[in-house]
Amino acid sequence: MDSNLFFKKLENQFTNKLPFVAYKKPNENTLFSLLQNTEALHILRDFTSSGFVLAPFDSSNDTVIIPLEDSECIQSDYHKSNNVDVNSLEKGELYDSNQRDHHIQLVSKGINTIKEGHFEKVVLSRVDMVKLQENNPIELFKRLLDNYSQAFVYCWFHPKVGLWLGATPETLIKISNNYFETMSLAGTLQSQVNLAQWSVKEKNEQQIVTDYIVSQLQDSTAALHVSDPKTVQAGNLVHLKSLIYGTLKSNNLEHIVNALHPTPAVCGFPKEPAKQFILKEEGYDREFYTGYLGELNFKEQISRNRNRQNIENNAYSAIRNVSNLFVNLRCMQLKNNEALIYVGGGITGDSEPEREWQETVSKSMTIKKALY
Ligand SMILES: C=C(O[C@H]1C=CC=C(C(=O)O)[C@@H]1O)C(=O)O
Repeated sequence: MDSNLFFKKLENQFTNKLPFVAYKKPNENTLFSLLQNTEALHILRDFTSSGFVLAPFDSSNDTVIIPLEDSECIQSDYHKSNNVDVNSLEKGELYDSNQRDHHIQLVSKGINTIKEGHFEKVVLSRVDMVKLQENNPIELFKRLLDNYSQAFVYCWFHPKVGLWLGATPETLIKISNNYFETMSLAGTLQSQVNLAQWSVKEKNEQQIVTDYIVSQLQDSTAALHVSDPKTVQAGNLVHLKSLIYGTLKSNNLEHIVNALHPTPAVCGFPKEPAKQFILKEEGYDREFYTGYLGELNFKEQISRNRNRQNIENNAYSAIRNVSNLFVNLRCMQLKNNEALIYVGGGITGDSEPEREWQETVSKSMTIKKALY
């Protein structure tokens, strides 16, 4: 489909207050959208359904699905519009000192609780509010697409839930039949650095995530590999990332997702005490921030080799069951002409509260660039 028509269809869907999601996967050039036919709110009941899911941080709340069977699926080639100069959008920020003090206090409390031995790591976050100058979400979606080609960029709307947009660098899990791929992503610095410049704090913060993912997947995998950590770019920031991949013993998606989510990249370690600390101390509801979202049980056609003799075998292997789930980071919710921007960072015993505050300011800038 022509991209003008693609975006027009999103605009119509939004004007008609019908649910939709539009997205582009990292480093790919195709835009996808599911346009739900009715305004029904579908809750994910089990992981055999097919559709686009949006799950909250707190798994005791509902996961929403836009089911494939109730949606028109459209796609289009994506071409960068080239008229957005990211650097020219850089702006100085003025923060209300209350906001800063509150975050510094929260982080200090996290550090003290770690030092008392209650957990090793906790991810603490806050929400920034910005008055919208551009309040057409489709235009904001285009700006995110233009700026963050390496991210999973999305715009998600449901009249009964709200409107979320984001450009996340983090994969929760990709599964294609029995093959899986995930990542341990943590540690943040401002610009491109080589590995030697990462401090012990950041290396340790990321290692906790790697160890957790490996231990959680051990029983479900037939083969599991971990790459060495590499520095990867995410907008104006860099993170440490290790790929974790291999084959699953069986494709029990629900078990695997529940084993991973929420990882110590967004919650902490050990998971339960860190999660309880977050729910009690952060002082606001994360909702879908640090939840996950993406394609669940999509069927992918494998291109057939026409020269192959064994037609039966070809027919058997022609469809793959694919899920592509991403962690909902660098995201915002649009509400009452305001953008609520969600940002956080991993805290360990070596964290410095002022640096953690600055890290959230930098992360928030990633999204603000699309708003100005
Ligand atoms: C929790 C966030 O980032 C996570 C992902 C990468 C690096 C992180 C960090 O350095 O703290 C966080 O673990 C966020 O962006 O709000």
